[in-house]
Amino acid sequence: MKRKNNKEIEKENEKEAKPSYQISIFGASDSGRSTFSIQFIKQRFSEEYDPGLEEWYKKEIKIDGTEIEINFTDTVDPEPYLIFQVEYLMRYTDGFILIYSITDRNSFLEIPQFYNKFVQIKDEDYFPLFVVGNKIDLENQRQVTKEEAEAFCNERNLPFMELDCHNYQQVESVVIQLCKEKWLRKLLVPKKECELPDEFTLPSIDIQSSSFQFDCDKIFQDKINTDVKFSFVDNSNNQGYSSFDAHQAILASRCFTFGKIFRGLKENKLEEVQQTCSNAKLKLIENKGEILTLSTEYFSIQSFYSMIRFLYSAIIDEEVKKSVELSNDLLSVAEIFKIDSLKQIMNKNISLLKNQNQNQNQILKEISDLLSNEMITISNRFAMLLRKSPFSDFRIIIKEDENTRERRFFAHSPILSQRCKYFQLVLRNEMMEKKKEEILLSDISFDSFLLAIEYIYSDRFLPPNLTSAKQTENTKQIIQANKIMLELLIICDYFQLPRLHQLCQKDLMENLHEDMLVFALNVASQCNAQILEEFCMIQIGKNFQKFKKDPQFKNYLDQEQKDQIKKYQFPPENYIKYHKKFKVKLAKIWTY
Ligand SMILES: Nc1nc2c(ncn2[C@@H]2O[C@H](COP(=O)(O)OP(=O)(O)OP(=O)(O)O)[C@@H](O)[C@H]2O)c(=O)[nH]1
Repeated sequence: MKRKNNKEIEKENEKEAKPSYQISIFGASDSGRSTFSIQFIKQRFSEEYDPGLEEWYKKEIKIDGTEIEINFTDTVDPEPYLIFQVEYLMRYTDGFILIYSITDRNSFLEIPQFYNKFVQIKDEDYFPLFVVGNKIDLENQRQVTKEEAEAFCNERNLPFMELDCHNYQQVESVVIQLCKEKWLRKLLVPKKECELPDEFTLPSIDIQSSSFQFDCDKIFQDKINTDVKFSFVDNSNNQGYSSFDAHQAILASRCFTFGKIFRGLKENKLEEVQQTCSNAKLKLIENKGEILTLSTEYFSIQSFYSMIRFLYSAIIDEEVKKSVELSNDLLSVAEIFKIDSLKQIMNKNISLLKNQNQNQNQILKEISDLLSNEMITISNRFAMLLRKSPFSDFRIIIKEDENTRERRFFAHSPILSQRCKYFQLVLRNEMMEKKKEEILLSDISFDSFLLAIEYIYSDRFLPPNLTSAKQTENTKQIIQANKIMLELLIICDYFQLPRLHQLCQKDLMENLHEDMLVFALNVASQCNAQILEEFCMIQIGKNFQKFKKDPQFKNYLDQEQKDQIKKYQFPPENYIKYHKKFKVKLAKIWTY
């Protein structure tokens, strides 16, 4: 009979969906291999001697209600050919039976030799193998104890049974156990081409570093829409006055003295203003139109400039850092304007430069901490400008929809145009030319816009805190927060706020509810949020079977997106198909 190779056998299986197993029996001569095979195949005990190198038997049996074809090979062992034969058989054998006779000690001693040869040859970690101790009906001739055979098998984790080949049930039970083991093994270890690949790694975002301090300094340096001028007598060349410009809103928010002067002028409290100016060694020169001019002969332009720069951005000029004289000048300006943080920093800088303190590193650290704290103060003060500011130069009006009332923010063109590209363009084109005092933004969520404008002003990003909502599984609250963040993402894209765009994607990736994945994917794809888009696709892909039936999936996404998601399907489609095929087979064979 022509032997089928493994592939042919598998092909047949697939066609007929009838599993087929190849079992080979090995053992010493006279141990009962042929008798076992014949008993199993023909269900009878054969006393006849059946010569030959090997015999091929075929039989169909029912295991748990399913027909299985068993191909049985009984080997004969002319020693020189054994290795060749074993190697050959191993390639297409699903399970091995190793048989010895309990009445023949030598046949038992051959079992470890067979086993070791298998171990040498096999290229898999595991192969099903069953050890059988035959002829227990000849108990009075026993040469091998059950205990020593069991010890051998237990040590190697091999199934073992003593039997009598007269007993068909016992013979069949060995074959069935071997089949079951092999079958389960097949399911657990898919073929190489169907091995489960690594899961897709969720993307992460590197948030670009903040430019807030740089932006604050730039607002001062660029001097856009300034409304206060400081003039100084230029002693160096006697050519009259030098001057620089600044913004009342920022200075009033950062320094009490300036606030008192600017507010006093707005409220026409001239006496109070004169008094405050004289305390601060300033002279009110002009308050015409939109520009207020203050002058001083008391301070050097450099020290005064350094103080104003510090108020904008917590930056200390390099020249001041290196000079005791300039630090002393700046210290006296800071004293007059009662700017405590600057006073402390200058005192520390002077002691550093004079080498008065041994612990230089400690002082440097203290200065750096004071400067960091000052940035937090600037951030807080700028955020407050939005709420109430007599020096704002226009208003932003938000109207969510027809049914909601308008909400207003006090806005400041120098801050907005430095911090946000959209406002830079709009303010340059519309505000400057048409002198508008309001910008109306309709169809925009107030909560989302609030997050955006606070970020623009203060660099703060305070998304809804979902810690307790997640703990209590408050889906409604999570989804509501997700919606706010998705609208913010749209705002970031539209208003060109790249860093906030990143922060927003990061927050969404940490907090997105499963029910929002499809919607979020759609939003992400429309507002250039590639990382969030990939994140959503991977998450949907992980649960693809569920999502593909979801109406949101069907309606919100276009074919291109659906195809894209399929690429992220996990486990991948070919793997699922492979396993489905085996599941069908399994269902036919066993009902667990
Ligand atoms: N009492 C008893 N005799 C058995 C049993 N199994 C096999 N025999 C006998 O043992 C002898 C050897 O059995 P075989 O099946 O021919 O052994 P084999 O391993 O194929 O050995 P070779 O024929 O030499 O290849 C035969 O006389 C069988 O009838 C058994 O369970 N009980």
